[in-house]
Amino acid sequence: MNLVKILVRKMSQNTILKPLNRVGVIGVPFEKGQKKYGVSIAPAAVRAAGLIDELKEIDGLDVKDFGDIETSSCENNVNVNNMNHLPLVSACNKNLSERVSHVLKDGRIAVTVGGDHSMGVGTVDGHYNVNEDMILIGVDAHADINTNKTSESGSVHGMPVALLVRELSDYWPYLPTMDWQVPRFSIKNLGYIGLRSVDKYERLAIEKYNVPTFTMEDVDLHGVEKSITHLLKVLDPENRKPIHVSLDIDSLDAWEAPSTGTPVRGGLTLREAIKLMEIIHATGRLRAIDLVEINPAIGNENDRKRTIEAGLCVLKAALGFSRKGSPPKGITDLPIQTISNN
Ligand SMILES: NC(=[NH2+])NCCC[C@H](N)C(=O)O
Ligand SMILES: [Mn+2]
Ligand SMILES: [Mn+2]
Repeated sequence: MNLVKILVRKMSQNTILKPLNRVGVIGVPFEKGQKKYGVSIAPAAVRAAGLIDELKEIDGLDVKDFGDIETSSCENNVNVNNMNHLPLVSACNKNLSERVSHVLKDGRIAVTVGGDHSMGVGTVDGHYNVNEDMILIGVDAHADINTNKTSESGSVHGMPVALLVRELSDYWPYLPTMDWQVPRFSIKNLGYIGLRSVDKYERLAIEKYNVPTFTMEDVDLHGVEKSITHLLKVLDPENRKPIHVSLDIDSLDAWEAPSTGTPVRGGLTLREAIKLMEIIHATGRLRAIDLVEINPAIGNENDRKRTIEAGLCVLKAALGFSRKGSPPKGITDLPIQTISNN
């Protein structure tokens, strides 16, 4: 690297990130990273529930909809190395990575609504390509850090983190169709909160690389506020790195968000998840957030509605919705009554 490049890099590392009040929304109607029908209809269902309008109601937020990612609907299951539908997963994520980079380069926070969690590969890849110093916070019941060798399901939604991190690249075989994706993100910039269903090898990976992790046991012990504050401090002691939150709806307790493919009891309450996101919002450094694994085809109408509402509440909290309410624009007093006698 020449001196000018080093200087430019140093300068960009020292710039203090300013809060962004612009967001770009991307939908990912994709479900081949897991086995149940329905996750692919979530972007449409979340939009129909008022996603864009509700975001626009957040004080001062400029919202632009970048539409849905093209996903191929080819039905034959090609299983490559214990990875179901790998070619489809790969193609979808390649498109998604480009779209996320595009939104970020437009000076917006990338808000991606999935879709199953295999799309974390595309969102993080696209974010990393723009902000190499990003940190990743997985808010999830699961660690999603299986390799094809350690996965018992063969579902890629349990593997995105392992595909992304460079420290695990030697544990993968050559993956046809995945040439576009180079695992460059360092596991040192990863942290988790909400975990309570971790597979054996996943635990091994977390311990081997000392990934800062607040399981539900830790959240119970310390509370959500201390947990996320500590996690942010460990990952970024100088408070200067762009934050990517990958929010799996199953981080919430199955009672709060029943319409999801791999629900786990004993999770975050909606209020804890809102608090968590308010704290992340307050950093001013959130640059990308994924909302994944809502499955409107699971459960009854009430379950479906509750799950989508919970997802919207949590997303809005991350993007600046205040439970204090926002004051009417340009008005400083209550409206005066004109007294009329009739
Ligand atoms: N994104 C998710 N909901 N992942 C669930 C993963 C479950 C399990 N650990 C697996 O690898 O298959
Ligand atoms: Mn999960
Ligand atoms: Mn997940």
